[in-house]
Amino acid sequence: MDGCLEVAVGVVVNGAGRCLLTRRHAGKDHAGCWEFPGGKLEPGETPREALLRELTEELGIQVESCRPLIVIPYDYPARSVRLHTYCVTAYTGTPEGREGQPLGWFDAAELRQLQLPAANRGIVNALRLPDRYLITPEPVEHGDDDAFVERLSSLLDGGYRLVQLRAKKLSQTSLRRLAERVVRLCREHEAMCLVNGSVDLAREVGADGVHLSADALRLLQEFGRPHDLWVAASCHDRQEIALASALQVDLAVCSPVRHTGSHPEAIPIGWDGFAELCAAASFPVYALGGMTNDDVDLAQQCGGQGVAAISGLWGGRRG
Ligand SMILES: Nc1nc2c([nH]c(=O)n2[C@@H]2O[C@H](COP(=O)(O)OP(=O)(O)OP(=O)(O)O)[C@@H](O)[C@H]2O)c(=O)[nH]1
Ligand SMILES: [Mg+2]
Repeated sequence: MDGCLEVAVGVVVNGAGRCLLTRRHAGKDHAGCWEFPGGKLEPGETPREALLRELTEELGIQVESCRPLIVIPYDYPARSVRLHTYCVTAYTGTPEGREGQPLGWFDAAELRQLQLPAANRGIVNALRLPDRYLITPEPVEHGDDDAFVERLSSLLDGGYRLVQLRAKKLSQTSLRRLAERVVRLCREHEAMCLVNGSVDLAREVGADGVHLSADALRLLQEFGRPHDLWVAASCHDRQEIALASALQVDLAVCSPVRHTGSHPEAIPIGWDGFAELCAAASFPVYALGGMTNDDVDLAQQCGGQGVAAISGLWGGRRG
């Protein structure tokens, strides 16, 4: 491929929803770090074949089925790696440290606290994030906030777990009032809530994070990303993906995949363009622009986490 070390890694989850990690031995790179079991592809091997072999060698289990989760390209100072990550959905045998490595089972919250190799951040985020990213339509100043909140509430009842409040035209006072309601509602539904544009507002209203335009991302270059919030970014090309990677954002949307009424002048990147951007990203990526529930599978086949949409999700049913 391109001088990159190709690596297959597996996420094995037990009945209690805990992920299996192993601890790297002293003397290896990232010594002492916890990692997902796996290893380097041998010549001629596909990532899936390498996964099956490595999990047998390292854990003594036989993988019966797995699905691709995310591919992470990452440049460490000493070498570049590409982690082909799979969720193991069925296996036989009982995992044990065949190479003497300690094993541990960790839940999603613990995973974020552990010392993992830097490339693994994208895997942990992909495990945590859902396949749909609901973006709100622009609320109307002096409009019917109750109707807006009710619509969001019924969508959350229908299963959405990631919401962006996207309100670019409201006055500060109206925005803050609405954001407080939206954050509270999301919390009641155990959904993650990001607010568009303002790190300060996200902090003030207790949102989980902030969603930033490509221009806002460029402004962050000087100071780096906030570490107390999730950071999502809007990207349109390789340069913006590279910037988002350098800033270690948690997730991104790439657009427009199809023509969209909200940006009629923008030229679609199509599914091929989307797949290229996913391949370059070290974090989960959602397809945006003309997306509906029916596009989730296709977005995932392209290497994406799923789809993001305003009208296609806000107006529609969960498929
Ligand atoms: N297995 C594994 N490797 C990872 C993870 N994250 C990560 O950056 N890597 C990097 O991927 C590279 C290859 O992994 P590896 O050392 O497990 O490969 P291997 O089992 O074939 O090696 P070995 O035979 O030398 O033990 C290493 O540079 C490692 O640091 C991870 O979660 N699991
Ligand atoms: Mg290994």
